[in-house]
Amino acid sequence: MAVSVFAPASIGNVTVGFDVLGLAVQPVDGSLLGDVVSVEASDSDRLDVIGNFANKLPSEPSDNIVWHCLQLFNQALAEQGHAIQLVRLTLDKKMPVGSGLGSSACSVVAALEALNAFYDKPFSPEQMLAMMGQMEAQISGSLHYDNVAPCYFGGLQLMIADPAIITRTLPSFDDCYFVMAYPGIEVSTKAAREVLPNEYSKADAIAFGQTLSGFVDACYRQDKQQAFGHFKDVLAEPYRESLLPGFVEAKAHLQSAGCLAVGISGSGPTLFAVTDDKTLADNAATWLQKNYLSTELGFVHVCKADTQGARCL
Ligand SMILES: Nc1ncnc2c1ncn2[C@@H]1O[C@H](COP(=O)(O)OP(=O)(O)O)[C@@H](O)[C@H]1O
Ligand SMILES: N[C@@H](CCOP(=O)(O)O)C(=O)O
Repeated sequence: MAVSVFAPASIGNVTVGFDVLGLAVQPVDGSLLGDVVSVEASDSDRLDVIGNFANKLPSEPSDNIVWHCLQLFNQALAEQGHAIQLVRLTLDKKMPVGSGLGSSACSVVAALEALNAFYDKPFSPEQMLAMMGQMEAQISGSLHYDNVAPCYFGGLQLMIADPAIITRTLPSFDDCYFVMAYPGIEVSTKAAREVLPNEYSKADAIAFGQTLSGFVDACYRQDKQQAFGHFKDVLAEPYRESLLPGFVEAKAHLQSAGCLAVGISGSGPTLFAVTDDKTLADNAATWLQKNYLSTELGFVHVCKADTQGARCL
C-alpha cells in the first residue's frame, strides 16, 4: 500500500534568527503549500516527479534530492540490520525551487518521513532530523536546520547548540497572519549565502544576540509588541536586499500600512509580512499581488503558523 506524506513550507531565519529560527506555515484557505512524497513497493527502485514545479528540477532523477534521501535511508536501514525493499517514490513538486520557502526541505522531509512511515518507523524523530539536516546541507552547501526542523515538527523552532537536541519548539503567535509573497524568480540559497560577510562587527554580534533573545522572551510572554517592535536582521537582510527587486519598497509600504513586521523568508526572494488583523492581511496580499510579483509563476498566500509539520495524507 502507498504511503503519502505532505511537508509544509517554512520561513527560515524569521528575520531575527539567522540559521537558528524557523516557522512552518499553512495557507488559511486550506490549500497545500508544500511537497508530497508517496512510497510504494515496486520491483525496482525508481523516482517519478510530477506537479507544477516538476520541470524546475534536474531532469535526471538521480540528481533529485529525494533520490539521495532514499540512498541515505537505505544505508541507515542496512546499518541497523533491516531488510531493504525496492520502492517507487513519487514526488509531487508543488513548491517553487530557490524560493525562500524551504522548497528543498519540503522534499527532504516528505521523502524521509514517507520512507520511515513505509517501514513502520524504524527511526526516532532525533535520528530522522539528523538525516534531514544532512540532506539539506548537501543541497545548500551548509548545515542549517531552520527549514527542515519546522517543516518536520511544525510550529516555531529554535535551534539549540546541543547536537542531541538540535531544536526546541517555541510558543508561536497563533493569532498572527503571515502573508507570503513569492515573486516568481529564483534565488539560490547557496548564492545568497555567498554574499554574506565572513566576519561581523562586535556591534552586530551584540545586536543579533539582543534581538533574538528579546524575541524568544516575547514568544514565551506572547508579547507581540516586543517580538515585532525590534524585528531587525543585521546578519543577512542588509546584504541580500539587493538580490530581491522591489523588496525595500514593498517593506516600506507594508510597514506604513500597519503590518507588525516585514522580512525576507529564508534567503528570498519570498517576502513575508506579519499582522494580527485579517483585513490588513488581505489588503497586504492584494497589494503584493499587484506590486511584488514579477513573473506568472509568482503567488501570494495568507498563512498562519502550521503547528502539525509533516503528516501522512
Ligand atoms: N526535490 C528537490 N526540491 C528542491 N530542489 C531540488 C530538489 N532536487 C534537487 N534540487 C536542486 O537543489 C537546489 C535547491 O536550491 P535552493 O536554493 O536550496 O532551494 P530552496 O531555497 O527553495 O530550498 C536547486 O539547484 C534544485 O535544482
Ligand atoms: N538560514 C538559511 C535559510 C534558507 O532558506 P531557503 O528557504 O531560502 O532555502 C539562509 O538564510 O541561508
